[in-house]
Amino acid sequence: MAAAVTRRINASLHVEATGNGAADGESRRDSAAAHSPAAKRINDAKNSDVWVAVQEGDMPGDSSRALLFRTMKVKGSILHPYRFVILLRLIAVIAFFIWRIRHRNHDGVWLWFMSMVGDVWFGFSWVLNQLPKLNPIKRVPDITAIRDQYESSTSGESKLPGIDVFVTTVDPVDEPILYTVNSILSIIATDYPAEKYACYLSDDGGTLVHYEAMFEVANFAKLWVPFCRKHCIEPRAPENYFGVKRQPYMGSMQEEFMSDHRRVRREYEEFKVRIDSLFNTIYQRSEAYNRKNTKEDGVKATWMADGTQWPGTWIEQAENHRKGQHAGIVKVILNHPSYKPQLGPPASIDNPFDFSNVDMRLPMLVYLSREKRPGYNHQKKAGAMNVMLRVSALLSNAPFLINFDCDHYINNSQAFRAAMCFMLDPRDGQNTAFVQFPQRFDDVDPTDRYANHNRVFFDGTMLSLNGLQGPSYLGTGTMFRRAALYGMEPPRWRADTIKVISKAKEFGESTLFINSMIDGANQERSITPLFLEESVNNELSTLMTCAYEDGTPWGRDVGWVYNIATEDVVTGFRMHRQGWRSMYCSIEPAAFRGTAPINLTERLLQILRWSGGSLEMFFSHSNAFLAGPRMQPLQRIAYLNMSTYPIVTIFILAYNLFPVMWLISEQFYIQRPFGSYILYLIIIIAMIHVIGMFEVKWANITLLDWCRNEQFYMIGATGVYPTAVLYMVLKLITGKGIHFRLTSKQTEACSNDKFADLYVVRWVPLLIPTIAVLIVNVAAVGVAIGKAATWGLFKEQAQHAVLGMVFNVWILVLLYPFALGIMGQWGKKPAILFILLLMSISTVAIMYVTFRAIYPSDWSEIATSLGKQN
Ligand SMILES: O=c1ccn([C@@H]2O[C@H](COP(=O)(O)OP(=O)(O)O[C@H]3O[C@H](CO)[C@@H](O)[C@H](O)[C@H]3O)[C@@H](O)[C@H]2O)c(=O)[nH]1
Ligand SMILES: [Mn+2]
Repeated sequence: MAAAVTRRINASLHVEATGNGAADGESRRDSAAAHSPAAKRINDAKNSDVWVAVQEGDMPGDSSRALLFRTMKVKGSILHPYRFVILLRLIAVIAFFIWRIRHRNHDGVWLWFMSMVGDVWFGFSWVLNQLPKLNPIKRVPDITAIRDQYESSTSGESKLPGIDVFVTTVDPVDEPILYTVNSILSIIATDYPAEKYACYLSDDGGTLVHYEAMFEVANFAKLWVPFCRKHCIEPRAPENYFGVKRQPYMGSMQEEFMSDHRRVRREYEEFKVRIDSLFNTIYQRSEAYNRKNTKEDGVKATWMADGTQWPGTWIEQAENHRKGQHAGIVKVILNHPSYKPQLGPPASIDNPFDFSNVDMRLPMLVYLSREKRPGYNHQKKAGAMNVMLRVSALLSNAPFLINFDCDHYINNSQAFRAAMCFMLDPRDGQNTAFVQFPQRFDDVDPTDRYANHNRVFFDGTMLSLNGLQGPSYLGTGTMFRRAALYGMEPPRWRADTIKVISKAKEFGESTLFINSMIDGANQERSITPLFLEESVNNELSTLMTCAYEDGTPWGRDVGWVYNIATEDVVTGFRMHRQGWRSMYCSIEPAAFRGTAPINLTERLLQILRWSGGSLEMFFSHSNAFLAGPRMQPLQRIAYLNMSTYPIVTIFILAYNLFPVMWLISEQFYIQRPFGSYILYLIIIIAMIHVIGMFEVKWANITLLDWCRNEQFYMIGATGVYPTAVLYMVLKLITGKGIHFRLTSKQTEACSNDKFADLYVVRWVPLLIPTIAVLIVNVAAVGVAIGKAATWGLFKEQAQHAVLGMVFNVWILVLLYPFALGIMGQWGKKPAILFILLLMSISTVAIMYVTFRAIYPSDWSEIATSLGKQN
């Protein structure tokens, strides 16, 4: 009843949502209205010049159940020319190779041959990249349909299945605790029946601060959650909600909203102060206890509020209480709520809030920190996820689960329902292992200098995969089917009964866990709260030990995959090779939002980990060639591309550094006739850009997004990918893996300059190759100008130099964000960069001219003779 009342009130509201103040317009859109038919029509109209609905006839399966999503494809007038240009380019590339073979260089065969290998690889990797993009598909979840089918508007009763929500964190400082509590609050307050989901926080640091922060969260949630429900607040992460300047309210309770808003805001400020002072509170409390209980060995424990010692890591690290060495901890902070809605109290003298029409229940909230022991490889996030998978099986055992990094929050509280539209759809729902949402980011600088938004990937590449077997798993914002994580086969490929029991031993020694598995695989189920007895507690501890997985397939065939820098892509890959499919779910306003590194070095280190992980994938049991017959051919190609793309760097780097040769001599030619060669290249490269423009159109991204992507590709390809390749070679030789550190979150976010991190230079060797490329190409431009001046523009030599210069300039344009980045604070004034650039170019040009005047030919002849010897 209460839920129904709340929903009706909600429907009459009209709340202007979010908007982070940044240039990102999407989140500023009206949230409550976004789901209304009117809004849908507007969205459809906006998209109809690109996307058209696919006519969906009778689908196999239960015909009494409504379809829960619509499928859209790119309109023929865009799709056909797009495919045609791709075909044209394929022909052009082949013609180019034939031409090159016919015009082999005779004076520098080695150079010709090497560049030929490079060009063949460019062509090949382009095919790998392009083929999977031929059929992009968009799927639009129908929230109204799922409500109609699974929720009763009169009784408020819901048949929606259960969801376990996983959040991972490690360090309360590196990953600011404010992000984590906001993430948890947005989850607890999301619009999904409270008795149908549970929230788990995995704290790999085992710090008391996180544990106590969860108590503060549980307390503040008692106010925050009913407030969100009553007024349909979006987004439900308080920091982001209050961060917006303007909040016009169109509901019928204007006055009440204003006063509630004001009060909640004040409470939130106090809540933040308490969170901030937790470090201090705990420190002082522990000092006080330690004074009372001084031990001879002088070990200082960290104490909990109830006067017992914290089992996790201590402020002053001690035996069994340090990072990487402590017991497993699991604490239920909020217990599973009752099945019936509970209305709140009306306003009174000591309670200013009228919650008499609002369901006050909160979902289950659990804190856990797995056991850590020296000598064990804890497998980072993947290890933490697997422990959560087992622990949650005993505590709530929902058939679905969704995972978030601690810096991501729910921005659209219909997101869970949207994901369910795919999981429960009568067509292929049963065979869907996971639903991936795009990653969207706050706090990125307005021009997105380092392509943090990654729109080409999230809106282009992912929609393409969606038309095949489905998007790859991207690490956060992903709804999973529990059965798929247990390594079970999709229904399409398995006998009716799930045979887990026969393999019991494979999943470890816990009978309780194994008994829970069949139940957890049943998609109709809600969650089963378990009465916490002593025996269950013991079992939970067992499930969290380091030794539990010894000799089992955990980390390979079960759960998240181990021994790789990027656990995400391979975990999704394992499901796809089993024949599962996945779905991409992009909704407005964005389902989830998170933070991204805007510092150049951090960003480069992040893509170093991704590209290193990709190569590791290629050289592991997760190689796409080994995937077996259930993987779709084009999906396999996409995975092949995903795991080999960094290799191209060898050739890109070689080409980018090639102008060094020209400094020594004019006689080095990759290909003759040089003029035609350059022309061919220009055509082939231009065609990539034409294809790119089609992709900009159907992916509905901006030109800036696309340019940034091009630029950052070149920045990555000159510095990061070579490093990744080097690491991989070393790993293959020495057998030692790559150590990647946590991506540092933006801690300067609170300082005066919101984008301060953008202007901080952290010098690392990773920057060197790109700097070298910059210098070489600036010099090459200078030399080209010098040549033109020396020889006169109409001499062949000078013309060649100028033609070659086109590429040098192009590379400089691509590396422009990098150049700004290494200038640090000076990067705020790009004019300085241009002055520097002009000065260096003219210096080189003048040097060349003078040098020529003094030594007209010697150098060049020496170099030529060297070239001929080879
Ligand atoms: O020992 C560890 C290390 C990390 N994490 C968590 O893992 C998440 C991701 O780590 P982060 O350093 O933030 O990586 P990003 O580069 O920001 O993350 C992207 O790339 C990762 C590797 O591909 C994916 O796992 C992430 O989901 C994806 O968002 C964070 O929540 C961490 O708290 C742990 O729980 N335990
Ligand atoms: Mn992250």
